[in-house]
Amino acid sequence: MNLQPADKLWEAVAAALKNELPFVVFSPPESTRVTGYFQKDGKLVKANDDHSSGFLFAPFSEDYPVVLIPSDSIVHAEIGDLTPPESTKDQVQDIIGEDNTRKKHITLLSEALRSLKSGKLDKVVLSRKLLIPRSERDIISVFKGLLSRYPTAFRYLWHHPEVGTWVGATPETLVKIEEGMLETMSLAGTQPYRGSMDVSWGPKEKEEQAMVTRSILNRLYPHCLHVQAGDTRTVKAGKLLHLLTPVKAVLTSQELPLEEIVAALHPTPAVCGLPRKKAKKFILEHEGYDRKYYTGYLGPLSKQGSAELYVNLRCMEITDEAFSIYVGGGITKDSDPDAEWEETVNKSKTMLAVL
Ligand SMILES: C=C(O[C@@H]1C=C(C(=O)O)C=C[C@H]1O)C(=O)O
Repeated sequence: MNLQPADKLWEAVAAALKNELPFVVFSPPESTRVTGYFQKDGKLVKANDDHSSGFLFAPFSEDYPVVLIPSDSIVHAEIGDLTPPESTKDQVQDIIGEDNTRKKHITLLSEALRSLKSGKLDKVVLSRKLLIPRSERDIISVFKGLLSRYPTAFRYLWHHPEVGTWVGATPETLVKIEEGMLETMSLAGTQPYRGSMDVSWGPKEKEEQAMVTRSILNRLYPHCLHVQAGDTRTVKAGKLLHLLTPVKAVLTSQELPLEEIVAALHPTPAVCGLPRKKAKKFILEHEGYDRKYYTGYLGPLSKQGSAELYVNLRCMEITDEAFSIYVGGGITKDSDPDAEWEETVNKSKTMLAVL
């Protein structure tokens, strides 16, 4: 691997943004390296358009294309230590607490609780979008903020002139496949990090996360052998804690198309709900806004059939006018709407911290 100086990478990103060319730069969890894939033209390449390698970017629902950024030119750079940029978080506190947004979300949660209590749904993940007026903060420094603040997340900056610009620092793996081996995770349950990882979890969080684990295992059985869930543990993502159960399996065939595995898993009950179809219908009919690529998935694919895909969470879309931060949480019949609202406020701080 030919490592370039970090400045070369940032120059390439600035040039691609200026020339309206598609690109993605990303850094896997715990890595101090950033890889950039730069497309030579501005075409919209859809997944399966003759490309078996590149970077996949897929939406939550089917209304948007699954885009592939081919790796026409690749830049790897060592980033090393980055000083977190100053945060202007306090200035946007008012926007988060805005009363009608809160009311609207609480009404949505109460509606969902009726369906959950009547037994029509077991779990549904409901989300919302915060619009923050675009500040002077430029896109590259937003991404640098994510790199330095969230070293354990998969951090990315993605741009396609026909689709948009997204950044994120996601803690959640959708699926990793290498040489016939598969890894995924069940990640759910949230509480703020208050200085200790030694915390207790209530029955609502434990059951909500166990539902996700059971569903993932059931969805893998038809395609895999030796499906195994590891021990459930508490993990830290920014200023939040989650429950995580690692899952491993062996694919029944190395020839198994990636689309089949992805279709089995996406959208997981960590971002959609259970039963899947009913929860998705509830989301599309009631959420009242468009998730676009939030809770979709993204990541690099290689010609050798390996893939490293993450769920698009703790992310935002950047337009000329605004930063749109997307946040959500899992609701079960035992949810308390006020606590669920607070959870989305806490989740929004991951992105607010870099603005
Ligand atoms: C939906 C989000 O996060 C997901 C929902 C969680 C929950 O309900 O506790 C926890 C982690 C993620 O799987 C989000 O960050 O927007």
